[in-house]
Amino acid sequence: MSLFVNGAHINLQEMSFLKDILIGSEAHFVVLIVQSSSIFSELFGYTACRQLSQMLISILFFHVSEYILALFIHGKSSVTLKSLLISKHYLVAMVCSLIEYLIELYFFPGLKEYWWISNFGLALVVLGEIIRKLAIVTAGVAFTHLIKVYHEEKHQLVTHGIYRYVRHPGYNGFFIWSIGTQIMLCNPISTIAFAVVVWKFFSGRIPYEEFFLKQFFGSDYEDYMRKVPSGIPFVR
Ligand SMILES: C[S@@+](CC[C@H](N)C(=O)[O-])C[C@H]1O[C@@H](n2cnc3c(N)ncnc32)[C@H](O)[C@@H]1O
Repeated sequence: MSLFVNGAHINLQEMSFLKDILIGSEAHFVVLIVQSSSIFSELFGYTACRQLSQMLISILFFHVSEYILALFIHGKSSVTLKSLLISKHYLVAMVCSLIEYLIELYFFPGLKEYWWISNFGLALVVLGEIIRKLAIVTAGVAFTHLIKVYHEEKHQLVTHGIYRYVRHPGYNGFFIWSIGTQIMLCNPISTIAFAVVVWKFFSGRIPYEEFFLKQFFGSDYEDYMRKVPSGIPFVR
């Protein structure tokens, strides 16, 4: 273990030498700082710095772009900070995944070195992001963050573009994106937990949303349902 201090590399053996030439509490203080910064630089080496910054950029990009698109599509008066889509449950999930990452990084650092897994996760993050944003742009005003329970004149059934392949590309994109973030961090527990929790959430939300869509668009929506899959595994 070595550390770059004031232009010089210092390793742990040299640290005890440093302790000898310094006096009393001053020596302990300096060695403590050197040791903890050494542990820090060891912990947050290239792997962690790259994976954590990819995670931060993915999260920032996802939420800021959701907000900006909502502003463009629905106008300033109908957009609140809720359009950032940051809920209490979501924050708890993200903090838990970060805790898992740090614990594994400390105890099983080798687990984070599977770059082909991490890069596959990054590819899923990008793919999920593209699918979701295509859905938002294609559906336009029909894509509201809150499920509509009353039919409005301007609300037309969307079955073109990405909606030709899946009925819920917005949810499909988020599903892929969220699991992708955890694969990117090489977090085995959170990968499974995110898949289960997000799947459960959408498997309840889709029938609720479609109950109203069937009321709004009748047989047109039922035909559409028959022909096009939901986009969430095992949800018809
Ligand atoms: C958060 S958006 C999600 C849209 C869609 N479930 C998706 O994943 O792309 C929810 C709103 O989209 C509307 N919606 C969902 N599918 C639609 C479609 N095919 N055409 C028009 N509106 C739709 C619903 O009425 C609801 O108010």
